[in-house]
Order: sequence, then structure tokens, then C-alpha cells
Amino acid sequence: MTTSVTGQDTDHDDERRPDDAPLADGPDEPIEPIEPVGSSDDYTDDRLPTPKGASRRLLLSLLRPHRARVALAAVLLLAQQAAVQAVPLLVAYAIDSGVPALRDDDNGPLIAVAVAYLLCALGAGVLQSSFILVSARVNQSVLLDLRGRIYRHAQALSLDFHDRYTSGRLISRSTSDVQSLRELLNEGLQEMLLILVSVTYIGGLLFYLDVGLGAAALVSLVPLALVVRSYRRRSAEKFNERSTAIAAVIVKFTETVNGIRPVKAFRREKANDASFDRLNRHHERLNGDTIMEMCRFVLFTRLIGAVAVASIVLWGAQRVRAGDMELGALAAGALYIRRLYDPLDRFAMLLNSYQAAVASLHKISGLLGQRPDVPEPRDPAPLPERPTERPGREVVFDDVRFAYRTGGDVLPRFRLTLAAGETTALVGATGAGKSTLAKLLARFYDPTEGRVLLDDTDLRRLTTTELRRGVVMVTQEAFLFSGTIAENIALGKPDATREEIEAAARAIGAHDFIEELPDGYDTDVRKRGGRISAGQRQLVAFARVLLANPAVVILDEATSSLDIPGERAVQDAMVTVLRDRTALVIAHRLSTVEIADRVLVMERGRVVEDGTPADLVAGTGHFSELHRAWRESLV
Ligand SMILES: Nc1ncnc2c1ncn2[C@@H]1O[C@H](COP(=O)(O)OP(=O)(O)OP(=O)(O)O)[C@@H](O)[C@H]1O
Repeated sequence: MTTSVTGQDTDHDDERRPDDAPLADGPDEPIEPIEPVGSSDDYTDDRLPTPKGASRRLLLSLLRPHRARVALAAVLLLAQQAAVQAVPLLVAYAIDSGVPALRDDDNGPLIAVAVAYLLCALGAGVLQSSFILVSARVNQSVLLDLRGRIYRHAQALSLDFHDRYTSGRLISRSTSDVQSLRELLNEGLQEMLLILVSVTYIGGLLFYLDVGLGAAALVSLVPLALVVRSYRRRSAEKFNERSTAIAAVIVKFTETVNGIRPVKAFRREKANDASFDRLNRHHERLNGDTIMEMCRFVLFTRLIGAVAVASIVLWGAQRVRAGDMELGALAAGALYIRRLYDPLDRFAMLLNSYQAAVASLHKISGLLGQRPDVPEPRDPAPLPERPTERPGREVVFDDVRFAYRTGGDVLPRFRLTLAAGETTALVGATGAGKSTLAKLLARFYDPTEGRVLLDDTDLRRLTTTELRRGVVMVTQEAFLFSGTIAENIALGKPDATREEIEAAARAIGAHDFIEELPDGYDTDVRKRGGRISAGQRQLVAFARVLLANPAVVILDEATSSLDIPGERAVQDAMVTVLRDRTALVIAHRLSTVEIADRVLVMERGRVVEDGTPADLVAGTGHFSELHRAWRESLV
């Protein structure tokens, strides 16, 4: 998708969006190459090449700023578990010492046990709430940071990436994938830690009560560990597939909503229903698979747990009878062993959310690992001062060759100079390479070979800010962002005053219609009454450019003709925008070509005719033919 100052998608998007083409290595990067994470990107299964350990590194980098809170949460958790796990010990003490003392009329030990119990229960409650509070703060910050990172990164990635990855997938990353991480962090991780800490405590306490009991419990954990391992392995793949499947559902949904006009125009509703239904069912089927895996896991762990508890209690009873163990120790031991196995069902659920989160984190880290094909320079060069005596800047395509990732050369090697301050019209059949040439000048892509120079400075050496100050592209259908008309114009210069905004609108001829809107410049473009026509949107986009005041402007003229009064207004505005700049116009109208200083006719990626409009009309080439046809169509 090609976005510009107007934020609009240029043509061809739909043809290039599909994920089905295998992608070759990225273009050469002569200046400051950044190692791409991977070269063969298979987007069909929604996975980007992710280096080993990337998810872990991502999680650590998210947690690092909250080290102190994480440490505090760990201490709170350890203390809370110490309080919780002291209870069976108190029971053992009550049975073995409290009850015999009571028989001797000494109720002191039992009262001590009761007080200790109360303190433990109270302490555990307070510690647990503090733990929840501290960890919730960490989780919130982590998720906030992660969503922000995804958004910033998505904006920073090149058009080439967006052409292939689709907006639906990006939405899926920042919604359902972040959500599954949220579920893990908010509930899953806390409980998992709780279980792990409690299992460690219980193990230690069982050994303390009786070495035999401890050893028996430890042995019973071996089959359990095997079952957990096998479940993790089997379900990991299922979760990955499920997360891919939900992304496909979201992709289909956003594609339909984004393309609702063609959907209706071509009566695609039924066909879309069918394919959406297929994707939806596929996702549900995978969901069912993950639930089956969990059922299997619960069944096995329950079985192992029941057998282990029964065997240990029977064996312990024998030892009590033989006088090898105190009754209190057996009672406490039985309580501990139950506590050891009780949370296992929960553990299965937690493993589920853990697996889902791992799959999501993997995908997110794959996305965040992508490097822009059009990177920021490490050694930026400033643009030279604009000489006052001449407007615009000189543009040179210096031995440029260009191929998209997916095919052969679209622009074979060429050299082209656009003189400062001149308006050049690009004409040619569809697919000739006009937009590609324009996109190279806007640095939406970098040349495969050669350089694009702006006043002798390679575009690759300009920072984004400097580049956008120097070159602005306006695409066919001006896109308005949510906000007011004034805000939309001010995109060209965020610190512009209201006077400057109005002056730009006046110069473009947009002031009158803006004043007639319900709230004038403060009309919200997404609200009722704020809807404006295609021609008016163009005018707003032109006012934006005028305010941005770039040295070079690239214009992709709308192919569809506007109504005549509208066209006149747009045409006049265009002349204003082009004045005193170097301009490259992908021209679809004769009137536009006629105001150009120079016309380039393109055919299969090459410039086949080059001259002033008058020269070319007088000649015998393609342009004179085109010109004749144009003239005839106007009669
Ligand atoms: N992102 C892309 N990935 C792969 N191929 C592309 C991409 N964009 C354009 N192409 C191909 O490059 C060639 C030139 O396309 P380009 O859009 O530059 O033509 P154009 O002259 O601007 O056409 P139109 O007048 O229809 O806009 C076409 O064959 C097109 O299919």
C-alpha cells in the first residue's frame, strides 16, 4: 500500500496485497545496510522469520524497565506462600503437641496454634492483594509499551512490507495477540508462579516432615512432568495454528470492510460469506483441538494424582502403625500432597494461556524484528540551503535500476534529471512504471541499483523529517484522517497557526466551501455534515502541501474525471501547488500535460519520448497520437 501526505492508497494495491508470491531477497543497500531478519518470507502462514530467542528477548526488554516492581512482586509472592504453606505444619503441631497438652489441661499450645493460624491467614491475604496490585501495575505498563511498540514499528516499516503483510494481520498482532499476552500476565502468570512456588515449598516441607514422604512425592512428580512435557509439545503447534487462524479471520473481515464498495458493486457478499464461514469454522475447529488436548491432559494428571495420593497415604499409614512416623506428620503430609495435585487442573488451563501467549509473542517479535527496507540513515546529510534565486531543487535519477521484490526489472537502468522548478508530466500506458518512478522519488522504495539525488544529496542520506520537508507526494484520492478540517490541513505543518491554515486554504480556493461546513474549519470530517466531495478532499490535500511547502512535489492525478466546476477548481489549485517547485505529475488529463514544462512518455519502464508539450505534439511519436486521441475525445 502506498501512503503519502494524503495518506491514501495508490492504485494496484489489491493486486499486490496477496501473500502468495514467494519473496526474494531485499534490494541491495549500499548505504548503512541493516541486516534483514530473514530473506525468505512466507506470509501465507502468517509467520515472519523470527530469530531464536526473540520472544524471550522481547519479554525481557519489556520487563526490564520494571525490574524493581518485578523483584517486589517476587518477594511478596514468596512471603505469601510461606504464610499459606505454614498451615499444615500448624495442624501437625496441633495434633502432635496441642492435643496431648490439652489432655494435661494445658491449652496454651492450641491457643498459640489458633493465633498463628489467624496471623498466617491474614498475612497471606494482605500479601496476596499487594502482589496482585504490584504485578498488575507491571502488566499494564508492559502491555501499554508493547501496543505502542507495535504501532510505532508498523508505521516505521516500509511500504513494501505493508504491501505484503496486510493491515488485518497487523490488527491481529495488536489486538488478539496482545490480548492473549494480557490474559497470561493478568491471571496466568501469577497463578503459575504461585503454583511453582507452592510446589517448591511443599516439596521442602514434605522432606522436613519426613524424608520418605518427600522422596515419594518427588518420585510421583516424574510421570507428571512427562505428561506436562508432552502436552506442551503437542499443544504449542495447535496454539500457533489457532493464532494464525484467528488472524486470517480478522484479515478477511478487514479486507471486506475496507473494500465494501467493490464488494457491493460486484455482489461479492455471498462468496465472501462462504469464505469467511470457512475461515471461521477452521478457527473453531482448531480451538476444539486445543480443548481436546487439554481434556487429555487433565485426565492423565488426575489419574496420576489420585494414584499417587492413595499410594502415599497407604504407605504412610503403614509407617505410622509401625511407629516410624507421627500421626500429625502423616495428616500434614496428606494435606500437602493434596495441595500438590489440586492445582493441576488449573495448571492445564494456565498452560493453555501460556501456550497461546507464547505463540502470540512469537508472532509479535517476528513483526518487531522486521527492519524497514527503507532505513533511516546512520550518517545523515543535511540538504544544502535552497538558493533564493531558483525555486525547487534539482532531482537526478543517477543510473537507477529498480525491481520489486517479486519480479524482474520494472525500471531498467536509466538516468534522468528534473531541473529545479520545472513541472514534468509523466504519461504512458497503465503499468508503464510511472508510479514506480514517482515512488522512488518519494523514497517509498530505494533503487535496486543507483541513486536518487536531491540537489546532489542521496535520498538515502536524508532523515525522514528532512526528506518529508523536501519531497511530498499527493496521491489520487486524498485521504482525510479523523479530526477537523483545520487539523487535516495542518498535517503539512503541525505547528501552523490558524492564520497560516486559512491562508493556505484561501490560496488553494478551499476557503469558501470550508466556511460553509457546519463548524467551518473545526468541522469533524468523520461526523455528519463533515463529509466532503472527492474534489473538495483534493483541495484539502493541496492546502496541506502548500502549508508543508516542499521543494519537490509529486502528484498522482486522479484518473476519474471530476464534474466540470469541480475539475476547474482542482485544476486551478494544482497550478498553485506546482508553482515554484520541482514537480513530477502522473498526468491523466490533457489540461495537466499542457501546463507542464516537459513531458516524459513512458513505455515498459523506459522513457521513450522527452520534450516540451508543444514539441511532442508537433512530432510523430506516441504523445502526438495520444494528444490527438485526447482532443478527439473532448469534442
Ligand atoms: N508493489 C509492487 N510489487 C510488485 N510489482 C509491482 C508493484 N507495484 C507495481 N508493480 C508492477 O510494476 C509495473 C509498473 O507499475 P506502476 O504502478 O509503476 O505503473 P503505472 O505506469 O503507474 O501504471 P498506472 O497508470 O496503471 O498507475 C507493473 O507491471 C506493476 O504490476
